[in-house]
Amino acid sequence: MPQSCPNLNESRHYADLLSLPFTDLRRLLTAARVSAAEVPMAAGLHYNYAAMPVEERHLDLLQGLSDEFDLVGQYQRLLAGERMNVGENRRVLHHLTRGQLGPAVMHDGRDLGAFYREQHQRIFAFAEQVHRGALRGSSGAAFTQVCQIGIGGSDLGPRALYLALQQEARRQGCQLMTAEFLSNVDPDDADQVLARLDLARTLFVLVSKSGTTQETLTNETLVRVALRHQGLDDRAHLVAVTSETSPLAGNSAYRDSFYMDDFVGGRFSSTSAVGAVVLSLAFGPAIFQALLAGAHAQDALALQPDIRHNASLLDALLGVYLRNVLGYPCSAVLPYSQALSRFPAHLQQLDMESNGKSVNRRGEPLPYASGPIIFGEPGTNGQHSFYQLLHQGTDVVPLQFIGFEQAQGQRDLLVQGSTSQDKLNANLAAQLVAFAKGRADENANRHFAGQRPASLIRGARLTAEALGALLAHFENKIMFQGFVWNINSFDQEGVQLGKVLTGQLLAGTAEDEALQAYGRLLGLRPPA
Ligand SMILES: O=P(O)(O)OC[C@H]1O[C@](O)(CO)[C@@H](O)[C@@H]1O
Repeated sequence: MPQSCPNLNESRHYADLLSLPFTDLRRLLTAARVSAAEVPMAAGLHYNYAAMPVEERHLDLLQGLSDEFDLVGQYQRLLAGERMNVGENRRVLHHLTRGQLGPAVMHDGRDLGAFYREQHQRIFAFAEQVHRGALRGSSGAAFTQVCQIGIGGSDLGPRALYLALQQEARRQGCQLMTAEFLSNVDPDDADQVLARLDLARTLFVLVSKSGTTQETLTNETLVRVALRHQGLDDRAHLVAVTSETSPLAGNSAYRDSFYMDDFVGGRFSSTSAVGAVVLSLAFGPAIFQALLAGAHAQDALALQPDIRHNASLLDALLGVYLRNVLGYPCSAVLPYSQALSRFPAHLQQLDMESNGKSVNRRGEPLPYASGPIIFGEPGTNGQHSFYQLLHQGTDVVPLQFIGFEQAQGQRDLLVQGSTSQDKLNANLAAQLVAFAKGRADENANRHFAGQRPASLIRGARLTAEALGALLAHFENKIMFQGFVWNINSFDQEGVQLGKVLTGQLLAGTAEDEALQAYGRLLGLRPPA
C-alpha cells in the first residue's frame, strides 16, 4: 500500500492548484455563499466553508486529488483491518469501537468488533452495579466520585468529553457521579485533585494502554498510598483500563480490568474502554452510547467519495490547500461553547501527534509540509487574548469555528435586549466576517487586511450525539490528511527521545553533560 501512494509534489491536481490565482475572500463571501457552502454532518451538524478561499474550480481539483490518492479507498482498507500503522505494523481500528462499517476484522481467530462490543457491555454492567450501590468502597460507602488517572490519549479525550457533556447530563438528570482527572506527574496536580476527593467514596480508573507510562504509574502509587493512609483497601478503589498485552493486564491489584488492544491508538481511544469507563460511571451508559452513535454516523458519512458531500474529507482537503498551496503553518480551533473548553487541547494531541511527521510511510524525508501547529481556546475568551495576532499579525492563521444555536443549560436571561447565547453567537458571526473581509482604514494601525480563512461547524445544541460526530469528524479529517501526505498518522516515535533521556537522568546514567547540567540546575540529585 505505501509503495503505491503518489507523492503530493508529483500530483497533477496539486500542480494545477498551485497555479490558480489567490481567491479574494472579501469578494467571495456573500450571503448566498454563506447559505450554500455547507455540507451536512451527522447528528444535525453542518460544516460551512463559505469563508474558505476556494471556488468551484478549486473544489474540482481537490476532488481530483482525493480520487488520485484514493483517500476513501484507503479509509475502506483501514476499516477492513489492513495494517495502516506501518511503523508499528498494526491495524488501526478505533472506528470499530463505535460500530462496524467494513467486513469483520479477525485477529488470532477473534472478531475484534465483537471484542470491543463485549468490553463496552462489561463496562455498562459494571457502571450500573456501581450506580445501584452493589459495588462499594472498602469502608462500605457508595461511590459518588470517579477519578481517571492517565495522560495523553488516556486523559485528554475523555476529559474533554466529560467536560463537554456535564451540563447536558445535568439537564437530562443523569450526572450520576462527578469525575476528576489526574494526569501530570507534577505532585501539585495530585495534591489538588486528591484534595477535591472524598477517598472513601472515590473509584479510581487507572488508564494506560501500554501499562508503562511513568507519570501514570507514579500517580497510581500516590493514590494507593493516600487510600491506605485513610485505612482504605486500595484494591477495592481501583479498576484498570489497559491493552491485553500490557504488564497491567490481569493484575489482581485492581478490582476489575477492562481492555482495549494495540489496534486502538491512545489519542483515538476515547470511544474505547478508555473513555467508556469514566463516562459511563459519570453519566450512565445511555449518554456514552449516544456519543458512540454520533461518532459511528459520522464515520459512515466519511465513506462518501464526493467531497461536496463528505465534510471530513472536504475539511481535510481544504486543510491541505491552506497548508501546502497557501503555506499557512498554523490553525486555531475556536469553539464558541464553554462545554468544549478542553476540546482544543484534545485536538492538539490528535492532530499534532498524528501528523507532526517529516518522513513518509516508506521512511523517506517529505519534500512538502505536513501537519500544522494547532492551538485554540473557547470564544469569546480567546477574543480578549490572542485574536489581536489573528486579525493583524504578520502570519495568516486559518480558523476552525464551532458554534451552537442553543446553550446546553437553561440559565440565560435577556440583558440589554439580548441573551448571553445571542451575544456569544453574535460575536462568532462578527469574528468570521471581520477575519474574512477586514476593514480598510487610512490609519495603518487600525487597518484590517481580512483574507483570514475560516470554516464553521454548527449545530442546534451540543448533545452527546453531536459531540460524537464532532470527535469522529476531526479523527477522520486527520486520517485523510495523513493519507494525502503519505505519512503514518498512527505512531508517535517523536515522544520517545525525551522519555529515554528522562529515564537516564533519574537513574543517574545520563552521559550527556548538558543533560546532567540541566538536571543539577533543576535540583536533581544522583540517585541514592
Ligand atoms: O496510555 P499510555 O500507554 O499510558 O500512553 C499515554 C500517552 O503517551 C503517549 O504514548 C505519548 O507519550 C501517547 O501517545 C499516549 O496517548
